[in-house]
Amino acid sequence: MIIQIKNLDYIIKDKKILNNINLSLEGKKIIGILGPNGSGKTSLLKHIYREIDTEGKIFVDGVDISTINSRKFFQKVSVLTQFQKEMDLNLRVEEVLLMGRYPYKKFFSSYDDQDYKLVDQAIKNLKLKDLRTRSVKNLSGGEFQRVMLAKALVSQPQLIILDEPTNHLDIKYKVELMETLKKFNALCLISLHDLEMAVKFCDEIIILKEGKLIHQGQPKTILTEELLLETFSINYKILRNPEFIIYY
Ligand SMILES: Nc1ncnc2c1ncn2[C@@H]1O[C@H](COP(=O)(O)OP(=O)(O)OP(=O)(O)O)[C@@H](O)[C@H]1O
Repeated sequence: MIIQIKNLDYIIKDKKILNNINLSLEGKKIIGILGPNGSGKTSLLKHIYREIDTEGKIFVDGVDISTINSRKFFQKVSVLTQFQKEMDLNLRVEEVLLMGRYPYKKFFSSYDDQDYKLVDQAIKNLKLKDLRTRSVKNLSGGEFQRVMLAKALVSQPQLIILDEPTNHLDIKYKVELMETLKKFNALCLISLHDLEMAVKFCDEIIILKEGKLIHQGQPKTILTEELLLETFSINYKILRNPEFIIYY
């Protein structure tokens, strides 16, 4: 899958939230979107998953995404945000996972063996066996986030978009989430605040600052001490050591 973004602006009340974004993303890899609070990460992702109108600005495999019918679009694209509508549903985890098959279903058609098999696989991969029959309403933030990732996997998308997915997760599940994405055969576009996670797991990163795309490339090349100062206003040293995640 190739995503192309051409001259994308997003202006609200005379403020340029996104400023002439041009971007090409392709392959089956993890691409991190980084930048300070308010730099436009969520706004950019919302355009890509069509929450915000994008006519003539974003193309998937050469096709303007605003022209793709909704079912077809969400067969290709799964989205995991911080505020999911599923949070309020009084449904069991396994029922929510089956919802991941909606884009493939015609009205009133029932689930088939393949749908149930994909749910079983996702439950196994994300270690959700103990949660399977629990109501999603009563899950902790981290448990809910893992269920939402499993639902995204059940959809078998070519592109998975995740907006700060590790927020509620403890360190073990943060790492597991990123490792699950690594194994997942898709293009993953993920907004992150955690620079160490980005370096460890992203194949490529994009840096936004005040709505502008200022860097794109491999994390180890881009995340320099100058960039930390220039973009995040922190005067930190970078120590290269592949082993540690937390360092005091
Ligand atoms: N609907 C809106 N109305 C007004 N301002 C908005 C709207 N949506 C976004 N903004 C503003 O646009 C800027 C970018 O917001 P966005 O949520 O895209 O940034 P972000 O990089 O995801 O931030 P964070 O890291 O804090 O989540 C912010 O200043 C935000 O207040």
